[in-house]
Amino acid sequence: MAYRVLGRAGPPQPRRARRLLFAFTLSLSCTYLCYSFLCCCDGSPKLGTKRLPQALIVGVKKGGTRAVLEFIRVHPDVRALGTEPHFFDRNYGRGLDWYRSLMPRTLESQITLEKTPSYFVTQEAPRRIFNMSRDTKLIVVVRNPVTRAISDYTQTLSKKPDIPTFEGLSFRNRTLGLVDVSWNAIRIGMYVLHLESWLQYFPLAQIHFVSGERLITDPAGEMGRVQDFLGIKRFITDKHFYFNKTKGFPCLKKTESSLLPRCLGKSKGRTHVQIDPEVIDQLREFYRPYNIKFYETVGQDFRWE
Ligand SMILES: Nc1ncnc2c1ncn2[C@@H]1O[C@H](COP(=O)(O)OS(=O)(=O)O)[C@@H](OP(=O)(O)O)[C@H]1O
Repeated sequence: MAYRVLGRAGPPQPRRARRLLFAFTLSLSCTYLCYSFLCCCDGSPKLGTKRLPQALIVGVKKGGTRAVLEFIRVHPDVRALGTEPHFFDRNYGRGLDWYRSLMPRTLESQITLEKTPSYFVTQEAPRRIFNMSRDTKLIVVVRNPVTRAISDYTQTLSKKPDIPTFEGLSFRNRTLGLVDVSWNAIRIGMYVLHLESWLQYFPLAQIHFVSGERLITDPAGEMGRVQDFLGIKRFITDKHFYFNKTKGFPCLKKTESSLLPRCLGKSKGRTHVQIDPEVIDQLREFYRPYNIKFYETVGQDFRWE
């Protein structure tokens, strides 16, 4: 009687409680089953197939490769591997099945992409990539080789503070102006030499060059050209970027799928080590003929002074 007055259905019935428990367990199991069929452990959709990449960002180290990868993966028709697999340089022995297993799942209509900047300077990489697929689209982000070398050195110094100075490492004989081309930070910037190995396997039309400088001043413009090259609609536009004054770089705006605005991490956009201006001039002179040959080969003037 008291229960009726209070508007309750009555004391809990054992049968009703059992039914409730059953319904609850059933709904939990269904959620679990749906989740494990449709989602990966990180919650991302499990739809589609793991495929070998159809496009690669092959270089160059410190050119702006992370920015291109993070920007292009905003596109709904692109799925990218977040880490650098180093397959075509360090891990080739593990085989293509291992490489494929690292890739994100994609639908038929989506492009699989990865970036490993050291591929550009790896002698065997063009042949190995060609053997995977002669249709692979290649993206190279290039930047003034002098600034690139300083960026590279700044990164190494942040990990190994005891290394010799940039000025010391750059020359075999500074008085004679003999640049040490065996030092990786210098060698990577001799773009045209590396490009020649790629051109033995891939036509120029299959290689897209992104200007690392324009990527900072006009990210939407550069990404527009990347989307055209990949043959996907121009989804990434000005609307996706804002200039973050604190970072000093363009960052991604918040969107429906990414609720926070996103800048690249602290290791991108470091303050560079101060270098003797005379050494900078010497390196500019050193790179000039390589740059000119590079512009002629790719048919673009990057205006590196
Ligand atoms: N939007 C945005 N935000 C931050 N940084 C940007 C951006 N666009 C280009 N860059 C430039 O990218 C440089 C790092 O290049 P990478 O990503 O190729 O480096 S790495 O090879 O993967 O280590 C990094 O070099 P440093 O400035 O020398 O750190 C940046 O100048």
